[in-house]
Amino acid sequence: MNDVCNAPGLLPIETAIQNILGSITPVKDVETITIMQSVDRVLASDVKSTINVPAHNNSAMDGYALCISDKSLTYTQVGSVFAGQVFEETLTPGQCVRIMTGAAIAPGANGVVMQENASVDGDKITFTAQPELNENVRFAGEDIAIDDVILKAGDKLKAVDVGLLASLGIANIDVVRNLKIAVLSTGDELIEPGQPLMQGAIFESNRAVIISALQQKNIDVLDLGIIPDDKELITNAFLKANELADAVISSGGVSVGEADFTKEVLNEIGEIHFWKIAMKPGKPFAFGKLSNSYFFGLPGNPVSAAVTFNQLVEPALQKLSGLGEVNPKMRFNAVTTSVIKKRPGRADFQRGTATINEQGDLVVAPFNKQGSGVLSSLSKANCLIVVPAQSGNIEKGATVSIELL
Ligand SMILES: Nc1nc2c(c(=O)[nH]1)N[C@H]1C(S)=C(S)[C@@H](COP(=O)(O)OP(=O)(O)OC[C@H]3O[C@@H](n4cnc5c(N)ncnc54)[C@H](O)[C@@H]3O)O[C@H]1N2
Ligand code: MOO
Repeated sequence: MNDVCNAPGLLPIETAIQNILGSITPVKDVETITIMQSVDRVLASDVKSTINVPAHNNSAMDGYALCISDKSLTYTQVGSVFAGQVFEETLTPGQCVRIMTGAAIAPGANGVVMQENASVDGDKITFTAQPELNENVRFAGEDIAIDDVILKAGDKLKAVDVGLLASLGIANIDVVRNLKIAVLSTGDELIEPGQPLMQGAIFESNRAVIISALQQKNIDVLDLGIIPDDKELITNAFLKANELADAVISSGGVSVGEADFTKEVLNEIGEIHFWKIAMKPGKPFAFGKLSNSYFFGLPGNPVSAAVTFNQLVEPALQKLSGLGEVNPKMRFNAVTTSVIKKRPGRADFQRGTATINEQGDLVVAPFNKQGSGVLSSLSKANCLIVVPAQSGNIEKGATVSIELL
C-alpha cells in the first residue's frame, strides 16, 4: 500500500481508491435464502436456466392460430385454445383455431392473426390480409434457452432479476452473506441527540449518516456509539469492532490534533495508513487492516465524513460484499449557473442542485456555503460537482461534471 504520510504533496483520490480496492479481499461466505428475500443481495454463483422461456411456442395476440393456405383468405375454425390448454390435433392448410394470448400454438399452425383483422361467420373466419409466416408467434426459448447463464456470481439482484429467477421456477438462491460493519465516533465534545447540549459540545451526527447509509445497503450494523477520548476505552472499542465486524468505520481524529488517541491505538493494533488526499472536503483519511477487519477512518467534519464515505468507503464496501464489478460513479455534464470558487490543489466535491432548464439542458447551481461543517448544504444538494484538482475558479456557463446523489 502506498503511504504518503510523510511525502510532499497530496495523494490523488484515484490512487487512494486504487490502493483501497487493491487491498480488499471480498467476503466469500455463502447463505441460501428464498428469492423473495434476495433483492439487492449479491449472487454467490452463476444461475443457469433449466427450462426454455417461453416453454412452448405461443401466441402474442388474442385471435386465430392458422396453418397458412395461399388459396383463400377464409379459413375453417376447428377448435379453441386458451392459455394453459394444449390443442392436440394438427392443423392442415386452411384450418385455424381460436387462440388467446400466451396459449400454446396448435401443432401445424404457422401464424397468428389478431381478432381485429378477422370477421366471423359460423366456423368460417375471413382475414383482411394474407397472414405472414410466423406472424405473432413467440418461439420456445426465444427469451432464455436451457443452460443459458442468466445471472452471474457477483451480480447484485434487482427487483426484475428476482422476477427472472421466479420465471425460471427458482425458489431459493445462494448469495454472499451480508456484511457486518462496526461504526463508532470518537470525541469528548460529542453528545447523543436527545441529551442536553452542554457548553462547547455538539450533537453527534456522523454516525447517523453512516449507519443510515449502511442500513440502505443490506448491511448489518454494529453501533458502538460515541467513545470518549480515553485510550483504554478506544482500545477496547476497536478490539471489539475488529472481532465482530468485516470492517470498522470511525469518524474524527484522523487529522493532526493533539487530544487524539485514535491514531496511537490504531497503530498499536493494526496497520493503518493516514493519508492526506487531494480532495476537498475530506483531506485527512485513514485506511488499513486490523487483524480481522478493514478500517476506515473518516475525517470528523460532517460534510467531509459524508463525502469520503460516498467516494472512498462505498466502492470499498461494494468490493468487500462480493460485487463482481465496482464501477466508478456515473458522471454527467452540466452547465454551471454561477461561478464556482476553487483553489488549485485538491479535487473539489462541491454541493449543488442539478435541474433541467427550459431549454432541456442539465444545469447545476452550486451553493454559496461550501464549508466542511455545513451539513445542511449536503442535505439540500442533489448532486456533487466534481472539479479536478488542478482547476482554479470556474466561470458561470462553463460545463462541469456532476455526480447525482
Ligand atoms: N493543522 C491542521 N488542521 C487541520 C487539518 C490539517 O491538515 N492541518 N485538516 C483539516 C481538515 S481538512 C479536516 S476535514 C479536519 C478533520 O479532522 P479530524 O478528522 O481529526 O476531526 P476532528 O478534529 O475530530 O473533528 C473535526 C470537526 O468535526 C466535528 N466532529 C467530529 N466528529 C463528529 C461527529 N461524529 N459528528 C459531528 N461532528 C463531528 C468536530 O467537533 C470538529 O468540529 O481537520 C482539519 N484540521
Ligand atoms: O477536508 Mo477537510 O474535509 O477540508 O474540512
